[in-house]
Amino acid sequence: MFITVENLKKSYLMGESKNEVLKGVSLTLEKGEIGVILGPSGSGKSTLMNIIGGVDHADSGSVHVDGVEITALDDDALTDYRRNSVGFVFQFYNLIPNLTVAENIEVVSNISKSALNTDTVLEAVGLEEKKRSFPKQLSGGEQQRVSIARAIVKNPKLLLCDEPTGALDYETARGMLSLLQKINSDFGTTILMVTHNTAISGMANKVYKLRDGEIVETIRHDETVAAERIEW
Ligand SMILES: Nc1ncnc2c1ncn2[C@@H]1O[C@H](COP(=O)(O)OP(=O)(O)OP(=O)(O)O)[C@@H](O)[C@H]1O
Repeated sequence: MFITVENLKKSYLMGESKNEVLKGVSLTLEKGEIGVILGPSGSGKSTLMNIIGGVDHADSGSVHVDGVEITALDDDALTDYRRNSVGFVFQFYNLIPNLTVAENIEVVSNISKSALNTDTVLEAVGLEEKKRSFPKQLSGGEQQRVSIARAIVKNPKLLLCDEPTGALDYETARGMLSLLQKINSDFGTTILMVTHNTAISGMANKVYKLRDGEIVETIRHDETVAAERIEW
């Protein structure tokens, strides 16, 4: 199993009271698969992704990724894991405004061990022509594609996407999902995606429904739908 999450718990202190955000979450995902975490706002999706991505710490339980127990790593090993093994795509692109498209990507590839070539990833996301442009000269969809290029240039084993279509219009969002599907098949990257859009679940091998900090249902799809055919 590529990802194994076992009985993960996380609370935040809210003044005197404890807000239990994850109440014992368990899930598994095979290598090269696409998993989608579906859930309403506040159900704990981002918290779960942040712990799997080594950005946040759990209170208890464990996360294994490709045989490594992420929840047992010290800070140096976690930094190494974030740098070399995980790519992050967020709803807000977080591009650096005064760097070109190519430079935004190289900021990441320069610190990664097994980075891909900038032109290879620009071609994969269809932005070869824009490599010398600055973020503000790009559309929202193009900016999101740069953020995907930046996430995959480190050749991550795992791509974590938090509402990757959230800020995009319908057609652009579908293009983005096709691109993620292409990356999954071209590079064999395992993808875990968070969304509240139930239509997206058709493209996933596995769907986890998160409600109020608990997985209430896991659905496996033997056949997945091409992103271009998804409608919402
Ligand atoms: N750093 C934090 N400190 C305190 N509370 C937090 C923190 N991060 C998240 N929370 C709380 O945890 C709960 C779950 O948040 P989370 O962001 O994981 O939900 P989500 O399902 O991703 O929501 P959304 O779809 O709105 O992004 C919320 O009630 C939120 O206020």
